[in-house]
Amino acid sequence: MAELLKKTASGRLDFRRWGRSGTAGATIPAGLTFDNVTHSYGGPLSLDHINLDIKAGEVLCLLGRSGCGKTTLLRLAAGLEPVLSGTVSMDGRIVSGNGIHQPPEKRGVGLMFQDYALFPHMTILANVLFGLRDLDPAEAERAALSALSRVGLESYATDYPHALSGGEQQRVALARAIVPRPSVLLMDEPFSGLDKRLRDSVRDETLSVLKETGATALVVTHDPEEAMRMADRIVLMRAGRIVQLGTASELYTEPADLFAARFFAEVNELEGVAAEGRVETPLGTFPAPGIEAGRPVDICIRMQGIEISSKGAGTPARVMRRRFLGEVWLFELAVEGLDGIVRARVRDGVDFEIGMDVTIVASPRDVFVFAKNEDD
Ligand SMILES: Nc1ncnc2c1ncn2[C@@H]1O[C@H](COP(=O)(O)OP(=O)(O)OP(=O)(O)O)[C@@H](O)[C@H]1O
Repeated sequence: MAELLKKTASGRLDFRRWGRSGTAGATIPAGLTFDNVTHSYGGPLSLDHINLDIKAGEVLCLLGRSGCGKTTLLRLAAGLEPVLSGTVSMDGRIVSGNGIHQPPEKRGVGLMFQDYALFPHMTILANVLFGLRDLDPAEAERAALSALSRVGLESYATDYPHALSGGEQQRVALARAIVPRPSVLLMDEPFSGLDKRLRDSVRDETLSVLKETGATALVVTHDPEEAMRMADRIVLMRAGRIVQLGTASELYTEPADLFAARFFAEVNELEGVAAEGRVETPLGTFPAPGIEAGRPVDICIRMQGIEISSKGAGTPARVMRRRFLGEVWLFELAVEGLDGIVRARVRDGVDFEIGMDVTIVASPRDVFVFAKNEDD
């Protein structure tokens, strides 16, 4: 083994030229389609009519609060849960629903979870080999060592998991997940067990490995920044439903509702009533396109969209509190005609002292007006 390890490490087996799919071969990414899918654990619907088309080779993040159905969606894709109604298809072929349930091992999917799930009594190499049982042993070992080499851990092949740090263990888990060349990789909060610094580097490395292998990836996270850093597209979920699907930039610049706007930034929330395509507030008049006159609305203003100045046009306000947060200052401002306070995140805030009278302006691109929805 040591000989093989040396040869492999120096011989630079090309990670991109493996053989057949499921046998450490070249990855053939699969598209994954959820068509009107519902699911229940016996009580209310945990997934409520999900329609989702994931393109082959796409990295898609499932984003949402705890309990919104992200893991359930992943389990349905893996074949670990049956659908209640609707169908799940891979490359246009139904794998769940319509009386069909293809078992997980036949789907060509790889799984990776937050707790690494490495077997503690097996060496790192044996852990990675675990997914390659159909291969000739020598070929499997070469493929496993090549995958370990790709994540920079080939020299740990004979060690046991306890000898590795959390970040290293997660990289082993990544090597194990990709070595059988799955068509679809399903990852459930894969980085949440790591501290922030490690998380960033393991995440970046995982993303480059994903792009290199070309596998379709479905990644669960509750962290919007993580989703924005990784995803080609993001699915924002709430209570078993899809709230919005789009690129990071689409979700940020055009949130579908108050829930979506809140998810990507800290916001100030005001209430008002629409009048002829606009709404008047103590912070100014904002467009409310398509909302009928007289309809109650929620106005949402991102904290970084509030500009403060010591003089000039704007709404008069008084600095009540301020706190230095490193990259920005967080201000709390009292505004005449408004019951609550307005919060602003400002880069150059040192000159605005507590008690000072200032003016504030909300930048239009950070203001969103939504017809009131009882769910919010
Ligand atoms: N095994 C189970 N039995 C019964 N109910 C379950 C089971 N697993 C999940 N649920 C429920 O189904 C819903 C969706 O759960 P799911 O785990 O998919 O959400 P999630 O978004 O992944 O949450 P988290 O981020 O906390 O993992 C929740 O209401 C949850 O309580």
